[in-house]
Amino acid sequence: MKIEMKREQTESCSSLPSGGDLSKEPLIQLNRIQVGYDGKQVLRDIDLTVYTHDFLGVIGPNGGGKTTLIKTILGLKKPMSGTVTFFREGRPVPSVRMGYLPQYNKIDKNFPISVYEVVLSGLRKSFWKRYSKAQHQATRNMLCRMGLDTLADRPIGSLSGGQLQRALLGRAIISQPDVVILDEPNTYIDKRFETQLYQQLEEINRESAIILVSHDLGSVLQNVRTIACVNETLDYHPDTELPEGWLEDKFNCPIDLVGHGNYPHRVLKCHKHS
Ligand SMILES: Nc1ncnc2c1ncn2[C@@H]1O[C@H](COP(=O)(O)OP(=O)(O)OP(=O)(O)O)[C@@H](O)[C@H]1O
Repeated sequence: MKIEMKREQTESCSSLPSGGDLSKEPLIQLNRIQVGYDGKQVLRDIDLTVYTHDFLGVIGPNGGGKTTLIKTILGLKKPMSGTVTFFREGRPVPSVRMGYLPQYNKIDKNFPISVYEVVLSGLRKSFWKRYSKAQHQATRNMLCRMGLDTLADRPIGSLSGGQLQRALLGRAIISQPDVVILDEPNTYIDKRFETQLYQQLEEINRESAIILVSHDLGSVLQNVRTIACVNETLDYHPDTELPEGWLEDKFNCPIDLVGHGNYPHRVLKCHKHS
């Protein structure tokens, strides 16, 4: 038996390739990566290819190394050994454009900055250390796209979780990145707004690859194209058809599929990690 959750096909996404038609043009390639902190290895033997227009779900138990993997891709964490290679049209390049939505608990909500400034800060200032008229226009357009135009002048500390998430998502995508990396975006919002988030991600995925770290296995499996399970090593799955026992094996604990509202969810039974 196979566990399968397909991306829902809607009219608006009919131009998207289905999971099986994912481009095989590499965008980011990790080769034999070892990475750790203070000489202590956290991830070992990591091989991973992220393709253009990929939608990679990164899952795994707490402390397994998901965020460390993301930091390595972003260049925020230098590996002890191994290589990270970026590609454009099949050729290695020094870097690709990356947009990043950090974990909710990493955001300083009291930082005195407006919604407009947050989105604008996703763009690079010119040589003269100023933003151009075109960049200001792009910011206004992005605020409209994110439904935040009426909140432009609000300090970020006064926003709801969902509004803050949209501001930071706008910041992450305003530079039209080749890949958007989201670390636990579900923690900004409750279940009601999750559908809205995934609709936005589906739209973004037409232009950019997406790497999504999440503990919410149900939503991940329903929306991504490929899966990386990270727990010291990385186990890659090229689609969302998971052989029975794959998740249990990777998480080292029993996992159940339950119905919940309109969306199926996988929940972890009470368990101990080894
Ligand atoms: N700055 C750091 N200094 C030392 N150890 C760290 C640091 N950041 C992470 N670690 C350790 O590295 C391991 C992997 O952490 P990481 O945050 O990458 O895991 P994760 O899978 O993202 O966890 P979670 O699901 O809880 O967010 C953990 O044992 C953690 O304690």
